[in-house]
Amino acid sequence: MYINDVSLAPLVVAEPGTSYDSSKNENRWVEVLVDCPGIAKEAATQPEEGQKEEKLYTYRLPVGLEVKPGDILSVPFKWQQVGGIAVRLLAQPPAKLLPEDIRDVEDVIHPKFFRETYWQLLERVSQYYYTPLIQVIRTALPPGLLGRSQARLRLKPENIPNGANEFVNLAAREILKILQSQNDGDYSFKFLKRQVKGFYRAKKQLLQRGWVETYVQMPRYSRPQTKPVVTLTVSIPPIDLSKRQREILEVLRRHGGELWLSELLQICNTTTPTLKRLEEKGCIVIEEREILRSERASTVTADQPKSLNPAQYQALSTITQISGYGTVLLHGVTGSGKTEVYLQAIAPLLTQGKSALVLVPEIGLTPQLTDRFRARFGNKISVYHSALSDGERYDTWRQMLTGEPQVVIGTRSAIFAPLPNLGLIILDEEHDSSFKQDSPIPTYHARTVAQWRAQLENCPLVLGSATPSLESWISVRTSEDTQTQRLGDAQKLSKTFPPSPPPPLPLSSYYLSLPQRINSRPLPPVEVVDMRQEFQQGNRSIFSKSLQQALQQLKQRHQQGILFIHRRGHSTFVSCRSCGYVLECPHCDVSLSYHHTEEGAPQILRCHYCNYGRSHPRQCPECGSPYLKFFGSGTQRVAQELTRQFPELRLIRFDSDTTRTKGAHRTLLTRFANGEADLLVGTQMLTKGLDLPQVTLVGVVAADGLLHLSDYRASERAFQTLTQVAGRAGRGEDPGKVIVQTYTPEHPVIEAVQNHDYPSFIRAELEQRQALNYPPYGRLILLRLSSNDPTEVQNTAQLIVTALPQQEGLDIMGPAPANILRVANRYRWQILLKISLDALPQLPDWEEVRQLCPQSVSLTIDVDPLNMM
Ligand SMILES: Nc1ncnc2c1ncn2[C@@H]1O[C@H](COP(=O)(O)OP(=O)(O)OP(=O)(O)O)[C@@H](O)[C@H]1O
Ligand SMILES: [Zn+2]
Ligand SMILES: [Zn+2]
Repeated sequence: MYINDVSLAPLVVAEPGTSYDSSKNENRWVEVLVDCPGIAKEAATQPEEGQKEEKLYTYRLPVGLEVKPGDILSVPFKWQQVGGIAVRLLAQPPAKLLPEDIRDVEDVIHPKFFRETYWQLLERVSQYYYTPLIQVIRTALPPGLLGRSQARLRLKPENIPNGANEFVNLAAREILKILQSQNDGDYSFKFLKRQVKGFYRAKKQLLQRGWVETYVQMPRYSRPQTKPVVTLTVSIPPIDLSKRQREILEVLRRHGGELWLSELLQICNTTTPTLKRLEEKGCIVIEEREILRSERASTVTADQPKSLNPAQYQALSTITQISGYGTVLLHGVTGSGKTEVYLQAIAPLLTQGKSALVLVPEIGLTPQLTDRFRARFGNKISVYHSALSDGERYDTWRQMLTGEPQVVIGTRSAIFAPLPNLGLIILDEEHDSSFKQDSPIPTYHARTVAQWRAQLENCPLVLGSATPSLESWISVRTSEDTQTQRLGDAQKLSKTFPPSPPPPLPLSSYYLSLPQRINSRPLPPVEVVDMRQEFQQGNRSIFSKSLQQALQQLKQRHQQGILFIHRRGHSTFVSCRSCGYVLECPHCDVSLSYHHTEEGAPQILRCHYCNYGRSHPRQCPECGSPYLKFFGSGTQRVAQELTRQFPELRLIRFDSDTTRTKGAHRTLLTRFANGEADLLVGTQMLTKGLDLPQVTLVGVVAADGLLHLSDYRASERAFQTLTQVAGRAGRGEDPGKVIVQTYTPEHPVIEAVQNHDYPSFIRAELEQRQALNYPPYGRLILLRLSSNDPTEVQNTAQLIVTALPQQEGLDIMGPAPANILRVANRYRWQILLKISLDALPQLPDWEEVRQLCPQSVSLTIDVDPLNMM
C-alpha cells in the first residue's frame, strides 16, 4: 500500500491502553513503516506495483512480544536488522502474502514512542506540505534513530534485593545470571534472546521490578571526535620571524600557549598555511585532540527572577492564565524584556512537572539566550539544533524522552522535540524567516507546526517579536476589539477579588504589548544618511562622513559599536550611484535581478517572477549617469576598508565565514563582550537578540541591499532587519545612536525605521498585500524544478504551466528561472501559484503534476514559500 493512501485514515487504530498479546491468536500481524534508504527498493515481503521507497511491510508478532501502534520496532529487512514504526495491527495477513514469506518482528526498541498527538502532528505536516509520512518522521527524529540501532538490556544492581531469584521465573533468573556475569551488566536483546528461552516475558518481569532497563545503542557514534589544536612550543621566538608571525605567537602565549586551530585562525585572521610555516620553524605544533560530545557547558552564575515592570507583569499574568490552547503575540520593542517574561512563564510549569519548548531563529543567537536560561533553570535546559552532531542530537533527544520537566531550546527542527508533557511553546523572534525550511521536504514553517502542536497538546503558544510578521499580526488582531475588552474584564475581576484567580479567558488569541524599553530607556535615535549626497559631495568611501565621525568617537569614548552589512556574497539588484534609481520589472513591482550564469555570458537583468528580461544598461535610464552598480559589499570588503581608514579600531568579523566552526559564535561574542574589540562587523546574524549594554553605535553600511530584494516580502524583511539591528544600540546606561546609510532615504521602510513606527509600516504593507492578494491575504505555493539539463527543466516547467487548470482565484506566475539559475550544476526554474482565499480554487492533483516530470527533473512543492530565490 502506498503510504499516501493511508495517511488520510487514522494510522493509530488500536485503542490506547489495549495491548495485543499474540497468544490470544488475534492481531498477530503488524504493518511496519520501515526506514531503509537505499535497500528499500527490494522488499522483505513482496511489494505491490508502483510502491515507492517508503512503504508498509507486514510482519508477524512472535509469541510473547507485545506491540502497539506507535512503538519503534526492530525488524529483519533483507540481510539486516533495521528500525521501523508499528503503524497498525492486523487480524489477518494480507491475502496476497504467503504466510511463509512473512518474517517476525525482532523486538520493541521504544514502546509507545509516538503518542497519539505526536502522530497526529506528523500526519498533519505530511498532508499540509504534501510530503510522505516517512520523510516527515525523518525530519522529526534524530538521524539514524531507526537505522542500525540496537536494543540492549542493562542491569540496575542498586534495585535488586537479596534473594532476588525467589521472585522471578526461571528465564528471568537466567537473564540476571548472564548480566551479572559481566562487569557492566549489559547485553544486546539479540544475544540474550538466543541464550534464553522465553526471553520476552522474562524481560518484562525484570523491567516491571525495575531491576533492568532497556536502551538503544547507536554503534556509529562510538567513534571519538577529534579536532586540531595548536600548541606553542617556544618561549622566546626565533629572530628570523616576521612581525605577523610574532603576533600569532604572542596571541597563543596570551591564551596560555594553546588554542583550537579554528579559534586561532579566527582571532589572528590568518590561514592554515601561515601556521604550517610556523610549525616548520618549530615554534608551534598542530595536532588532533579529542573533544567531548556534549557542548562545553559554560559556567553561568545563577540569577533570580527580576521584578517585572507593569507591562511585563500584565503579559505574564495573561499567559499564565490561559488554560489549554491559546496563541499570544507578545509584541515588545527591542530591549523591552521579552525574555524575562518567557523565563517567568516557564518557571511555574516546571514545578508542575511540565516542560517547555523555546524556538529561536539561528544558532548564533543561542549562546546568550541559553546562558540566560541556564542561569535561571540550571541543568533543566537542553539545546537541540541541527548543528549538533548526530550523537549529541541523539543524546539530547533521549534526555527529552525521560519525561522529566525540562526546557528545550532549539532551532526550527526542535518543534518536533518529543517532549511528553508540554506546557508551553515559545517562538522568539517569530517573524524570522529561518523558521521556514525551503528544502528538503517537508518545507515546513515552525510557526505553523507550533500552532498545530499547541492545539494538539492543548497548551499556549507565545509568539514574541519587536517586529511581528504580518501573518501573526493579522491572526491576533482580527477580533481585536473583543479581546481588548475581555482582557479588560479579566483585569477588573482580578482587581476586585485579588485572592481568587480570575476565570480563564475564553479566547484563543491575545495581543500583548511591551511598548517601552526596560527602565524606560529611550529607543536610539536613527540618523538616515543620503549616500547620493555624499557621492555628490565627493565622498567616494563606503562610509559617510557621519559614520566616520561616529567611528572615530567610539575609540575616544571607549565605547563599542556594531556595523551591519546585508548578507555575505551576492546581492543582486542594480542601482544608480548618482540618483539611487533601481531597475525594476515593468510588470511585477520587484527589482530586477542580475544574472550572470557563466563566464563570458552576457549580463542579463531578469524578473524571476514573470521572466521579463533585459540587457544590462550602460547608463542610468533615469539620469544618464554611467555609475550603475550591483549592490552587495561583503563583510570582508568592509573589514578591509575599515582597517585602511581606521587602523586603530580593533574589529571582529561575525559572519558565516568566521562562525563556521563549533562554538565560534560564543567565542567571538565573549571576546567582544570582554572588550577585546571596538567593533563587531557582521551580517544578519548579529541582528538577533544580542543584548550587549556597552554597544552605543549601530551602523548600517547600505540599507539598499535589503530594500530591493526581488521578493514581495522585501519591505517586511527590510523593516524587520533594520529595526532589529537598530535595537542593539543603547541597551545600557549610555544612550545609543543608529546611522543608516542609503541611496533611497525616502523609502517608506526607511522612514518607518527612523520613526520606530511599526503601526504605520504595517498598515501600508497590509494594504499592498491585500491589493495584490499576497499573504497573509492569499496563499502561495511555489513549484521548484531543477535538473542537470537546462532545456529539459525549462520545457517541463512550461508543460506544467500549460497543464495546470485555469481557474478563478488561481494565479499562475511563470515559469521563470530561479534567481540563481544554476546551483551546483543544476538548473532551476520555478512556478508560483497564487491562491485567493475568497475563491478557494481546486488545487491541482500533485501526483499528476509529478507525472509530468521526466526522470531528470526533480520537483519540490514549497507550500507557503518565504524564500523566492
Ligand atoms: N524587569 C526587569 N528589570 C530589570 N531588568 C530587566 C527586566 N526585564 C529585563 N531586564 C533586562 O533588560 C535587558 C533587555 O531584556 P531582553 O533582552 O529580554 O529584551 P528583549 O525584549 O528580549 O530584547 P530584543 O527583542 O531586543 O532581543 C536584559 O539585559 C534583561 O536582563
Ligand atoms: Zn541615475
Ligand atoms: Zn516581472
